[in-house]
Amino acid sequence: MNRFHDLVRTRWRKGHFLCVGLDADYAKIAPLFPADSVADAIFRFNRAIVEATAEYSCAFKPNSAFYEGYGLPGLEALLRTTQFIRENFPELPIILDAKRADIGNTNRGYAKAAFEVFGAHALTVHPYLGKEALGPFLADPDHAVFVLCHTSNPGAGEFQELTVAGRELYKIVADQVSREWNANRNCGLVVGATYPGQLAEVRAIAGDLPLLIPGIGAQGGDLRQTVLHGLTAAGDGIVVNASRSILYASSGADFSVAAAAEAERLDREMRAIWAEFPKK
Ligand SMILES: O=C(O)c1cc(=O)[nH]c(=O)n1[C@@H]1O[C@H](COP(=O)(O)O)[C@@H](O)[C@H]1O
Repeated sequence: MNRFHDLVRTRWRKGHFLCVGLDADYAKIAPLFPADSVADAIFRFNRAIVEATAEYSCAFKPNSAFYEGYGLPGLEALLRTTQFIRENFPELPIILDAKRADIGNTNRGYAKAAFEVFGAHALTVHPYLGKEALGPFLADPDHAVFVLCHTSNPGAGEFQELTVAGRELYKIVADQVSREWNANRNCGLVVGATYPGQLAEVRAIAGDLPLLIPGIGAQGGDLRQTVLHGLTAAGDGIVVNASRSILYASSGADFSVAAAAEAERLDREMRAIWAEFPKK
């Protein structure tokens, strides 16, 4: 079975649905580690966050943008972070959020970077180039891809809600990915928590496909609706991401204590909603 799904299912069975987004913003981190290099400061921040939140989580999601933006030191911090998670928390899968996808040949380079260099178990991709181009990802049974379906941003509907051949585009994506692209059982979909109605529509189309759901916390998505609309009939299948609301719960020296408290709260509230969900 797909290693990502294997790991995340084990966490779901224990009632954990929280994904901690490692969106390490060096401008916010620098004052906490004044004597450190950029690479050391970001890594030490991430390590403290991972150690503080692992027990409440089902996955970690570093967003590549925050690391690429600091050049080689940023990439070094990303690599050290993923190595640290793999060595110390091997039960927790890593989703590299880089929203890749190009022609097939180029995708081989993206897959190598995500899965071999950075050691991620899953990668976010966009669907615009179609199934054929995504072949290098879809043919890999060991790693997972989360395909953007309905994103969380205010302007998500510009293309994603366009009606194409009588149906909204995001629903076509949900249908194609769950029925045509998932032959190796390695696909998931990304749906923003800020669109609970569309989340319910996607769940109805996509069966038991894993959904990565960002948009709670800083973007204001409703936790209860997210869980109730996102869960599969069996009561699992959701990876609910929060980044800023956990990472920067405190800007002071107690940042990891505050992060742990926020992660614990989200985990506890989601489990309470999950407990009352009628599972089949
Ligand atoms: O693919 C994603 O993770 C993603 C998709 C989406 O529709 N909206 C969205 O916010 N994200 C990512 O999820 C994270 C959200 O961060 P916070 O808003 O700080 O919790 C960021 O890394 C975003 O890039």
